[in-house]
Amino acid sequence: MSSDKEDIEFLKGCLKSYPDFPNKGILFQDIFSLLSQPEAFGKLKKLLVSRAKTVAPQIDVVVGLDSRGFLFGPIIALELGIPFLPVRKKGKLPGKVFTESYQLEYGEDILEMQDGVIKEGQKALIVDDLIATGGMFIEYFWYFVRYYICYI
Ligand SMILES: O=P(O)(O)OC[C@H]1O[C@H](OP(=O)(O)OP(=O)(O)O)[C@H](O)[C@@H]1O
Ligand SMILES: Nc1ncnc2[nH]cnc12
Repeated sequence: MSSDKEDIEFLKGCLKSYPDFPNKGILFQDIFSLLSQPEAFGKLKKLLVSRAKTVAPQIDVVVGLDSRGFLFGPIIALELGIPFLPVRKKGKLPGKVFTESYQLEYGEDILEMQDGVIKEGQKALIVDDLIATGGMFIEYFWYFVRYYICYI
């Protein structure tokens, strides 16, 4: 059986990079090249779930960021037996929502989360596929600190 370190190296090798996509100067890391290989996806799932389990006692919900966070967040939430909650791009969620604008590597956007889906004091594991500038993650980190005081 392979070690976690070996699996991580294997997974890195499955990621395909595309220079200058979608804009000049961006090195685009295509996670779908990894998901298209069942052996790689299986190893990734095992690693993500085992890491999430190490913090499981501290978290109440898994929050996934639109859209690639939706590929991994629900898998983790299901394995931990806790709710999965989406943060979506503007205009996609029904009902009352909280709104937060953010910068990313090649643009800016607005994210929303439904009001009341997280209770004050609950702790969230925030899941996405990758951090580039950190813009997406940082906005939501502060969002949680401000409104819910629930970060790990
Ligand atoms: O660290 P950052 O600079 O914030 O960049 C990373 C974010 O950008 C990508 O999402 P994108 O908004 O391109 O949308 P997608 O997941 O729908 O492709 C990626 O999935 C991360 O969420
Ligand atoms: N370099 C990058 N590769 C893939 N997705 C991204 N989203 C933002 N920056 C990215």
